Amino acid sequence: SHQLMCEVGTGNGGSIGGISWLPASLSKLLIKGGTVVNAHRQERGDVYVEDGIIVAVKPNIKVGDEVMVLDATGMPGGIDPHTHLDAEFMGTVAVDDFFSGQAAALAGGTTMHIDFVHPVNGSLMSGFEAYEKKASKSCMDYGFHMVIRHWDESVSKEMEIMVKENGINSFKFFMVYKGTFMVDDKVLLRGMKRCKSLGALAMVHAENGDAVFEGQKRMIELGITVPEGHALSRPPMLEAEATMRAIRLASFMNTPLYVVHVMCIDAMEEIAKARKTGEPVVSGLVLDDSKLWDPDFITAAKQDFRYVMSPPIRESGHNKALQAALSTGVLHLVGTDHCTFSSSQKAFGIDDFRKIPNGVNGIEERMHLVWDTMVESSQISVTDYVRITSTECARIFNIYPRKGAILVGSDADIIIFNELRNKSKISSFENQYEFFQGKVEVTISRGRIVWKDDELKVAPGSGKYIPMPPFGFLFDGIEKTDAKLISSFKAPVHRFKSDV
Ligand SMILES: NC(=O)NCCC(=O)O
Ligand SMILES: [Zn+2]
Ligand SMILES: [Zn+2]
Repeated sequence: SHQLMCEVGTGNGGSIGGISWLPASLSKLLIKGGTVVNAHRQERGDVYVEDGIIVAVKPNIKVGDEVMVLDATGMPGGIDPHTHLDAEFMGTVAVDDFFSGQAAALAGGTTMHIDFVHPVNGSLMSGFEAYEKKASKSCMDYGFHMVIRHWDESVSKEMEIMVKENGINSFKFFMVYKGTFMVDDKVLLRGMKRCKSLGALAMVHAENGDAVFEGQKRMIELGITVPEGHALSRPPMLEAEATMRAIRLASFMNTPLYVVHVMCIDAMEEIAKARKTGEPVVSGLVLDDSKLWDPDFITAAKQDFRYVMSPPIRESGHNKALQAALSTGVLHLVGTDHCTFSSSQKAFGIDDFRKIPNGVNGIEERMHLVWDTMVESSQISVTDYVRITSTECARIFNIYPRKGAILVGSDADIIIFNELRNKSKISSFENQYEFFQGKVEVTISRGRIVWKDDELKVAPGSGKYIPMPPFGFLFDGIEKTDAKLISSFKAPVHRFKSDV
């Protein structure tokens, strides 16, 4: 497991969860002698950082003795668009909070994540405030998406407040989890319409919730209560149906759409046809369900629960197809859906797969897994690696080039990339990868070296909330297509009653 730096601090030092900490100091920093890798190109050059901001990117930068110098190639730190830290879900709370999850992320080369705020008692503002509190121990930069669970006037008004005053530019709709998070098409349509007027991106978890509910009943009636029932109850066709429906509804409203955790070929093909934004997650890209069907009962029983997420991890073949879609630009950026539970939490579903808290890990492993799966296999270039792990996320959520790039003026979120630690929690990727082929040697978060020599120096409270402004690039051209649509509605005057 990675070592948390446990120096007893002076000044602002302190202790959290029994761990004492010392803040990493802000310093002047020069990354020298290597290549700077951005999504738009690689170039020879040095990167000079002051007060957390990149102030120069060019060859042969000269600095004084007071400046710390690292010899290496830098690339932008990863941005994970999809995490659930400290999330209340399925009657329990995910084990990684904003401190432990982010510490793991930094050790794995991710320097920002976007988490999902749930309303509290129907109020978006109360939900936002609750998440501000959860995130107050952050040691890494973060942003928020907001979940919409019901519709009324106050939700509509609060959406505006969230966008205009609270830095939220994306709203997520669950088309599944009947009885808790699920919304129907009516709510989805109203939500999409409101998103469009505010310049906010509509996001969907696309599975047909009513059909999943029927599928689960069918499994229980057949006496299938084991974790395999989870996958059998919600086959790819249900993910594809909801993906197709959400895409068509978004096209009908003429507003952009972002489909989270695309897990199967069938759903990916709907996205390919529609040119909407699709996010695969590392579990879907690298895992398959074969462990679920292991004839060795002991192995299977050990593995099953940690593979349970929604939509399910599919049979072998879907993963390779999702990789191919990512390499050709059909899918756009990689998330994790990091939502971790302990073995004892997973065991809530020992007699009934419906009670297994859904979720897998990945926030620490994502950068390494994507490197091995996509770059080492020669499916994508290093610049594309930066694009799908960082830059595209920053662009979509409208925080580029502050994040997602090594450019003058950008936040100094940089990794020096050159084997897996953190086994404190159960991992969905154990046995899958014994060794990583690349390694994040150093992570720099807004100019602070937070990960180096396998040591993590993190300070709770040092992470910053990154507000995300509306009307990102996905909204470009929407007005024009709206006008074209309206002009195509030729008034059917000859059919007015008075004419007859
Ligand atoms: N995906 C999952 O199984 N758990 C996290 C919540 C969600 O994204 O649906
Ligand atoms: Zn989901
Ligand atoms: Zn999720």
